Amino acid sequence: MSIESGAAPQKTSSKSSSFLDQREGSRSLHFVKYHGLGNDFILVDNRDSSEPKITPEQAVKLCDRNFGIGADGVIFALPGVNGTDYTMRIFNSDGSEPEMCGNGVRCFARFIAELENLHGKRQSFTVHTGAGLIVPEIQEDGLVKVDMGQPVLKAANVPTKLASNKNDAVVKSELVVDGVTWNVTCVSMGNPHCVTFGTKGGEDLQVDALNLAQIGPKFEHHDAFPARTNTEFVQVYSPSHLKMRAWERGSGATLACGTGACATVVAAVLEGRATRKCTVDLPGGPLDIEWREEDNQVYMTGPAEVVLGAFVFEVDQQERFITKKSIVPAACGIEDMIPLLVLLKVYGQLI
Ligand SMILES: N[C@@H](CCC[C@H](N)C(=O)O)C(=O)O
Repeated sequence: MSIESGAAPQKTSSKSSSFLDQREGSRSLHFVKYHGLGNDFILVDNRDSSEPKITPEQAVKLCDRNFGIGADGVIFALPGVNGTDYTMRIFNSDGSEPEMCGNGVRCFARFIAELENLHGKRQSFTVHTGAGLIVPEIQEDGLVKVDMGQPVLKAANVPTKLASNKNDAVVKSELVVDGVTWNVTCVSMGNPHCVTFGTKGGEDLQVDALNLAQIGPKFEHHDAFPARTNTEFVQVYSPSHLKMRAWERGSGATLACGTGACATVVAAVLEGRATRKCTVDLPGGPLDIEWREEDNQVYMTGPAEVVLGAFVFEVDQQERFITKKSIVPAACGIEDMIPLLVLLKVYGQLI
């Protein structure tokens, strides 16, 4: 199944019984784990097939932080379509498939640069996603700047059932969640976001004080959002400096959300709270976001790193995982570490 530009991709059906690569008589999955400000992903080299190598159900198991590898999602690097260099697809840790992932696409760019040995060569790619064309570029300083496309504000396309109140958009509208009235602005960056700076008539948000696990799911599953929603809770430090915590659709509270940071700046501009160029502080670190007036495009700049502590696993006779060896290259400094190819070698019982 391939995804069409602008359309929310559907869940992939379970086609093969195991995600394990059975070539050469062994059963293995090659992947690398990356993170963007602590928003972590298992990246799968899927360039030889337009079908993800693992199913959503298998992704749920791999993302489990106690019984699996642990991640906020699984990202697949697939062949490009319609003239693009690559296609990116992602499964959230609950197995649902979002249209886009901001931190994920920065990790994707670093992953592709390693796979294709592009050091010192062209490091900008066209990537087909469920949100349309996305263009990440690895800068000389190692940060990844991404052209995230244009925000979608039309209520029906976010999608939200809330009535539009500013042109076609929903800006600082009332949303009752669990008996409390919040002011929300709805923005799609390909995926849906509900951004709030606080409750009606309430104090400015102190985002550290929020119990995200308690309030987040109530926004995510609110009737106003037919495709569920990501929610960003935002505190304004200054017109160019915001602080945000996200409850993500399908992944819960994460340390960072790239599309959420973009939606936050768009909402802050629409509500007259911020300038078009902001730093957004997330629990995992800052992202620089610009919503350009000239072309209406949103640009996001931030890091993407390989997760340290990668291992080769095998399963012993009692079906227990044993660490075969660490493959952290001894000669490298942590900052210079090349991405690691992690070989997970297990029996089919895991998945
Ligand atoms: N963490 C991501 C967003 C991932 C998708 C999201 N959970 C959804 O379902 O829309 C980001 O950095 O943008």
